[in-house]
Amino acid sequence: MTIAVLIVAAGRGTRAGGALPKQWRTVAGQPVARWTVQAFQAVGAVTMVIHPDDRDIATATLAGLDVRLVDGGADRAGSVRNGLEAMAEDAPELVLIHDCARPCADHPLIQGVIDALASHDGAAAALAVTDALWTGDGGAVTGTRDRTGLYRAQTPQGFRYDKILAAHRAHPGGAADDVQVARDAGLTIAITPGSERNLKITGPEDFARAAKLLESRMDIRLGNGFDVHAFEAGDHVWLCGVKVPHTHALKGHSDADVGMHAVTDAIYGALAEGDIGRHFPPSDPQWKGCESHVFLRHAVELATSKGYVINNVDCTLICERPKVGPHAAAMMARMGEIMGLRPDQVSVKATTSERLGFTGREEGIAAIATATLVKA
Ligand SMILES: Nc1ccn([C@@H]2O[C@H](COP(=O)(O)OP(=O)(O)OP(=O)(O)O)[C@@H](O)[C@H]2O)c(=O)n1
Ligand SMILES: C[C@](O)(CO)[C@H](O)COP(=O)(O)O
Repeated sequence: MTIAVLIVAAGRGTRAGGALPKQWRTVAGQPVARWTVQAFQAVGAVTMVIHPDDRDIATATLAGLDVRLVDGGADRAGSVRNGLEAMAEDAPELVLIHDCARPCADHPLIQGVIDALASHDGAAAALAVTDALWTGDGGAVTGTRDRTGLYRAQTPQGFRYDKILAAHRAHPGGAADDVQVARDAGLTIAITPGSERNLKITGPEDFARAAKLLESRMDIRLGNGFDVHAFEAGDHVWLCGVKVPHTHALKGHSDADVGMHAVTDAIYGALAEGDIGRHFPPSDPQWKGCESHVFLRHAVELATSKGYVINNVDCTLICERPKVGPHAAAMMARMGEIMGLRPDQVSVKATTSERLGFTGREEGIAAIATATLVKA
């Protein structure tokens, strides 16, 4: 089943107030929109509908994340329709539609919707109403309502893509959400477990609530990696994805990129997933001469598939020569590109070992690295 994700972020957030629409404001250390995308990036390709005026801020906010941006519409339904139309050329089988303003969506909530789509045309998260319901006027209670069978609708709301696209195309407008659009087209929608944590940031007070939820659930993992490669005859070395001219080459089964290997092992370590040798055995001839970005990308994909995002990596190269400083910016840029991280999330630096030991005698290069991963 191909699943795509449509995140609606074209609203103005007028009720939330503030200088910026709520989806671009920072909560628990990063913009709301980044939290929301990270919660879904393991599910499938992400399309986000944005207000046309927000293209620059959206691009900057989402740097390093794989998100396609599409212009939204005048209301939520119009935005969803634009997003669905934009997916038509490479149509998925299923689509999950989610409010960008709900950054605390978690894995069980999302999986519940996906599982229900195995047997329904649509499925959406909701919570049964548990409080008594009143009507009121002028600050006084005027009556009570039966809460039996009432639910508070949330997102994600998931559908067979072709059916929800057809339903939106046929809809006259004015729907509260995509479940209403789908039901008006005759689709049956399963209710899946919603979560009190899955709040929609609506008013100014919701930012503090969302921050508390995001901070309290943080599952932070730290991994370390260490690698050594010896010199052999040659005229360049590969370090953190950059070809550096040198009087020797590094010897190895792959391209011997000692820095990239250390970072890759740090990510595997944070996931308790062994090391490069476990995933790419040196005894297997298919990895001979392999470019090390293959290993690093695998580690990043493994992290993503387990619901983690990489928060930062830090790598120290230990050698007398070549001098790393002139190449450090290019190394950080290349590593960031491979991992989908912003430049300020990647650090590459170097030290000598004061001419002591094997690195001091210029017999090879060593690298140590750390990586922090956060559960999205
Ligand atoms: N024309 C619109 C209106 C809303 N949304 C999105 O729909 C979600 C839920 O809407 P809501 O919370 O009402 O957001 P806003 O419309 O931004 O808020 P407000 O009504 O306070 O302006 C939000 O992620 C919002 O960005 C959208 O994509 N396009
Ligand atoms: C779709 C929705 O999140 C369901 O609760 C909600 O209807 C969207 O927000 P709005 O405030 O109604 O625009």
